[in-house]
Formats: sequence, structure tokens, C-alpha cells
Amino acid sequence: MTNLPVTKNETLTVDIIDLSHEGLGVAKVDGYPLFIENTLPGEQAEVLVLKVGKKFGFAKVVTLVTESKDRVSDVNETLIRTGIAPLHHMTYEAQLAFKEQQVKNVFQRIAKMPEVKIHPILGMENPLAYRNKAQVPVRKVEGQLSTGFFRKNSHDLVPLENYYIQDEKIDEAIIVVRDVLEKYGVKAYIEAENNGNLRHIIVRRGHYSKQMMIVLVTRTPKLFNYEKMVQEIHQQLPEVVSIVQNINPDATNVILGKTNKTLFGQNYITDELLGKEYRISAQSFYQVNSVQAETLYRKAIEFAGLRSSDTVIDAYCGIGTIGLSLADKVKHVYGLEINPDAISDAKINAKMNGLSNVTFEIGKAEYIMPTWLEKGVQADVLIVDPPRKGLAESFIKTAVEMAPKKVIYVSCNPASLARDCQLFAESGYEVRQVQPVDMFPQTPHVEAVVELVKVK
Ligand SMILES: C[S@@+](CC[C@H](N)C(=O)[O-])C[C@H]1O[C@@H](n2cnc3c(N)ncnc32)[C@H](O)[C@@H]1O
Repeated sequence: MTNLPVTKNETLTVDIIDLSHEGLGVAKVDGYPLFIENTLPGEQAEVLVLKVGKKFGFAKVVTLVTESKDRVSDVNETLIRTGIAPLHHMTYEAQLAFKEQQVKNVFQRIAKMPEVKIHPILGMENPLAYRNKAQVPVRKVEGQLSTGFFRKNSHDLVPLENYYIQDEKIDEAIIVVRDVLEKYGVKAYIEAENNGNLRHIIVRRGHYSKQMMIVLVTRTPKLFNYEKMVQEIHQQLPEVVSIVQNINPDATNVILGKTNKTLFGQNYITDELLGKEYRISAQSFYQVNSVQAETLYRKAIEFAGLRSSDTVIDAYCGIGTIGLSLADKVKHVYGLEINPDAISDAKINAKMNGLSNVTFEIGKAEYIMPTWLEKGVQADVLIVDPPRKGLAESFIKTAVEMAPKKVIYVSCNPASLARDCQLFAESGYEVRQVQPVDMFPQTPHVEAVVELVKVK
């Protein structure tokens, strides 16, 4: 590559002028962007250029020359390097400001709505140890069964015992499970050969119930002496009510396989959210930050402005949590979701909470919505909470045809949210307000809930 202002392995001093949406510091050398981990706007750093591409490059800090006022002391480089907590070098106040700005930027640049009302982000009182779920890879490191996190952009395991953003009881449980399995000679997965056995340990812990589920993801169904292992795990971790083996034989990055076998207790845990009880099984999506999930749902329900005569659709409903939280305020709730396990949880959750005005259906949102429209389902409020890629255009088209008075859009990706809001805006909906919520402190991710109102 010719005519680039920097070369690989060159050392230079740069000013950090911005933060990328992934939380990397950005410097410009003659207009050429360099992305640098663990740097903040306003800082000056001596950096070593690691990678040079046509349009941008990457560098790492050799010496920090000047420090930002937004930097915290005691930065744990491992948490940044593994991507567990890429923003933990920033004060929480600065993290919140950064995320709020991300949401403002996308509404300005992508949705082309510079005037839209964006409320100050809702952060956490204690933004650490908030995750109710952990999934950690297992590999053999220096002869030992080891748990930790992959170094960013690699599958090299960095052994770790304190994950900083996970419920501390979950961190403890990972160590107990790892050590019991090591004692019984369970072999770690060898990715390069798709050999060995134990690939991941997943732990979920109910925020209110404190019930714990352990999932052992293995390559093969064989797990010798599992009866003894699960008894020992339960002895050391009395909160465990469920131990499930998930078998994933494929050479893939996807963590879970299709087959589950319950090794101990039941195949789910229960927990509470906004005063209702939920059953959560191994393969079902459940918000990982219970405290902020309640904040988010409260906002979504407030924005919906529900009346007792309303019919509500909860699209991408998971185990039914949003729809069931509001079901006693409305006439009927329809929920749809692609994952059959989540829908079977949702149906049980409705019964458990004594709610009979709900209907759940399995399938892709973009296929189910047109069938409901055809059957004459008429939603007053449509709630959507899609995965990062956002809504399919065909889904938006059907939603517009159904003509709900309001659309409440819950999103974990501001870019797809802004894109979809623009499509709704082109079809007669107006964005009334946007509420960013910090569901993932110490990381660059930001959640938002939007109220869209039909105006034409
Ligand atoms: C962000 S989660 C939200 C779940 C739920 N609303 C909650 O708060 O727990 C997105 C959900 O969409 C589901 N999903 C993904 N693609 C889908 C599709 N095309 N149609 C329907 N559901 C889908 C996932 O299985 C997941 O449960």
C-alpha cells in the first residue's frame, strides 16, 4: 500500500479526538484514522502502529502522555483486551454521556431527525456486577481446565476469575464447576481439531429468586460420572436448581447445540420482573441486566399509554416478559417469537401469573404478522424488541398496514433503530420521544425505547 501517512510498527505521538461507537479512541494522522484501545478524547499518546488498512489502521498505546479527566485509575487491561468491559477505563458519568451522544448521532445522521426529543440516559446506581448470565469458554491452558474469555478477535483463552460485570456469585460458580469437572477428568474442547469435550460453561442466576442454572456445553453426549459431578456441584452451590448438558458437535462459533439433557433438578429457573414470575429455560433469551430491564419495561409501558380496551402485539417477545408485564392493563396481548422454547416458557409464564388474555405464536415476525393481519388482528399498540439487525422491511410494511395507533420500539442497536424509525416516519408515524437506557454498563452498547405515534 502506497501513500499512507503511517506504516506498520512505526511509533508516533497522536492526539485522541473522538471515540468510535465500539469505544476505541480515534486519532487522525493527515486525515487517516487510527483506532486505539484504552484511550479517550483529549488524551495524547505515544502509540505503536499494529495494522494498516486502506482506509484506517489500528495502534496500541506505548505511553500515555496526557490523561483525560474522564479516565479512572486502576485500569484492568484484560477487561478491555477481552472485550468484557471495553469502557471500564472511563468514569461512569462519561460512559453515560458517550452513549447518550451515540443515540443523538444516529437520530441526526441516519434517521435525519435532528429535532427529535431524546431524554437523558437512565443509568445504574451500581454499574458493576450486574449481569445475571455468563457464558465462558473452556480450554486447556498450561495443562489445566481453564475458564476465561477470548482475547478480542481471536480464540486464545485468557484465563480469568473476576469478570467485573457479572453477578459475583456467578463468578464463584464458574470456578466451582470448572474445578469439579477437572477433578473428574473432563477434557476441554480443542477447537482446531473439533475434539475434546467441554466447550462452554453457562451460568444463570435469578436476580430476585437467586436460583441458579448451570449449562455444560459439550461436543459429545459422553460425560462420565456426571451423577457424582452434579452432586458435588450442588453440594458446593446449594442455589443450583438446574444442571443441563447441551450437546454441540459442530465446528462452529455458535455456542449452543440443538440437544439438551437435564442432568440435575429441573430444566429451568424462575425469576421475577416487575412483580411477575417467569420461568426461563436454557435456550430462551432473557434480559441480562434485571435492574435495568425493569427500568426499560417501565418506560415502554409508560410510552404505550395503555387503555383497558387496547389490543397489544408484543413482537419478538422472548419468554413473554414485556407483554405479560402489561397484560392486566389491556384487553388482549398477542406475542410472537421465533424460539419454540421461549414460547413454551411464555405460555407457562402466562398461566403462572394467572393471565388468560394472551395468545403466543412461534415463528418469524415477518411471517406471523401478515397472517395475523389477514385474520383481522387489529393492534392498538405494537411493541417490537428485535435483535441487533432490527426489523425486516416486510415486517414494517405489514405493521403500517395494520395501522396501530402507537409503535413502541425497544432496541439494542441505535443504528438499526434509527433506520427503522425513518421507515416508519415515511409511512405516517412520528417519533415522539426516545429514552436511552444503560443496560450494559462498562461496554459501548446502548439500549433505547422509542414512542412512535400514527399521525397520518
Ligand atoms: C432482544 S430479544 C427480546 C426478547 C424479549 N422482548 C425480552 O425483553 O426478553 C429478541 C428476541 O427476538 C427473537 N427473534 C430473533 N429473530 C426473530 C424473528 N425473525 N422473528 C421473531 N422473533 C425473533 C429472539 O429469539 C429473541 O428472543
